Amino acid sequence: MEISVIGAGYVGASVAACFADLGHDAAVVDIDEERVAAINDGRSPIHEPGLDERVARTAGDRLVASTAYDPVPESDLTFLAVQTPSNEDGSIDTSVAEAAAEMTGEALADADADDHAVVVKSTVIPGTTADLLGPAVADAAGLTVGETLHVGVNPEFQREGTAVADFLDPDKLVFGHDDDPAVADLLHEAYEPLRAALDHEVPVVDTGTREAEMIKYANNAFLASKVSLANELGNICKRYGVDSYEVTRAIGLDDRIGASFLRSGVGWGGSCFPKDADALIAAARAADYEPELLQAAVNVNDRQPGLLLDLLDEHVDAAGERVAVLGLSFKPGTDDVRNSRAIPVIEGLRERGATVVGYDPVATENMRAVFPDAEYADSAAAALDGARAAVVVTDWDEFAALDAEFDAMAEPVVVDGRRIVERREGLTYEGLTW
Ligand SMILES: NC(=O)C1=CN([C@@H]2O[C@H](COP(=O)(O)OP(=O)(O)OC[C@H]3O[C@@H](n4cnc5c(N)ncnc54)[C@H](O)[C@@H]3O)[C@@H](O)[C@H]2O)C=CC1
Ligand SMILES: O=C(O)[C@H]1O[C@H](OP(=O)(O)OP(=O)(O)OC[C@H]2O[C@@H](n3ccc(=O)[nH]c3=O)[C@H](O)[C@@H]2O)[C@H](O)[C@@H](O)[C@@H]1O
Repeated sequence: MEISVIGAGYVGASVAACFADLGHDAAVVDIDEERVAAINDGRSPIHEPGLDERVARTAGDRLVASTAYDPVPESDLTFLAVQTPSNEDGSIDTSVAEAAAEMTGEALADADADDHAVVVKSTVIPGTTADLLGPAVADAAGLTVGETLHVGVNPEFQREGTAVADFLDPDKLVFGHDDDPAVADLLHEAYEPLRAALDHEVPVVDTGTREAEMIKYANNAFLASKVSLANELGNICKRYGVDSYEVTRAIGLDDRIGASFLRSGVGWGGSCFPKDADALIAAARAADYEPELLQAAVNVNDRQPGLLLDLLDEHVDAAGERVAVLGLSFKPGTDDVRNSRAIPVIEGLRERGATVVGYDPVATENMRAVFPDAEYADSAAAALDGARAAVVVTDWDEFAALDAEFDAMAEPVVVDGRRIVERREGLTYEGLTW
């Protein structure tokens, strides 16, 4: 089928390239000319394992990119995958999504389209699709929701660093529509080749648009809260000399808990956990409900970088000293530094008067945009050379192999925020939550 995707970012580029690789014709529309040019040159506009090869394989054939919306009326189904950032107060800023919806509707009007389907993939607060985005498309297109404009919600659950793998082998598919079977049919058609390629069934949750929107927030809120509880338990364990990783390994054996998302440390970052937690909290308050537990999960998370630096302070007066920051991305496998825990850690080190030298396998250039006057090394060894201390903020596998590199430090003080450094002997080593 002909699919159009509005937004060629972490979600839109992955979704469009995967749909094309599965045999659909996918057109991705973005106002960012560089992202469009990259895709048409056969290059992924973002760093995601497996994406470059899929873009290279399909670009110019099943995958095309453009800044113009012309492909929209030509397609059977349009996904909206633009960003939904936070307002100052943490509430969702839907202005970008609204603009994309209007531009989608205008493209449909320009082509005199008499029928179309638009599915929201962006993460939006319950009611946004039915009350705001669907009507915005319909008004601009001169179509009628539920009759000539079929509106749905299909949230994305991919993680950065494993976006392609997650998209191609999801644990569920969520199709939200409000008594409009045409949307469900089109979504089932879109995902049919994906499901056919798997040797196991993927459960499909056919539900309302509001439920689908909330499923996305609930998924992220639960995962973020689970990590915050692991961090809270880890902070207590640290004060009782208990290895929290032994504790979480054991409780993870309870199938009501599960082993994942129990790795305590310097906390969660990224483009979505912080944004989505804040948006859900703001939405709850807007509905006169105080989300105590969600706010506590955010508070615990916000405290972890400071606790990491408090541990450093116990061993080193960082003022005037060179401190290595190992890991700049918000998680391994990605170059994304949005809300990376390295940002408050670097800020805290600079407040202490330290000279920061950062290293990351792929995210350095993105962090240089945040801290242009910080020093960056092109290897962990170079960052550690002569450093008075090192703080580990991202659990890149390569940090587990570091050993002799620590010998070049002015003083071997290592504060590990991610339980990744293997070597302990000869180091003054502190684990944040173990
Ligand atoms: N980043 C992730 O791993 C995931 C993100 N999401 C959600 O998906 C949505 C998109 O997130 P990302 O892909 O990370 O955002 P992004 O910022 O990486 O990409 C959004 C893209 O949309 C483009 N855009 C903005 N307005 C446009 C318009 N009017 N017409 C055409 N293109 C336009 C931007 O130029 C940008 O390239 C957000 O709601 C996010 O919460 C959901 C699951 C995973
Ligand atoms: O909506 C989104 O954008 C996505 O947000 C998260 O994916 P992502 O943020 O890419 O990465 P995660 O692997 O979830 O990690 C999020 C943060 O939690 C931290 N984390 C994760 C797991 C853990 O055990 N401990 C922990 O501190 C990571 O370091 C990272 O900073 C969700 O896992 C995805 O399902 C969702 O689609």
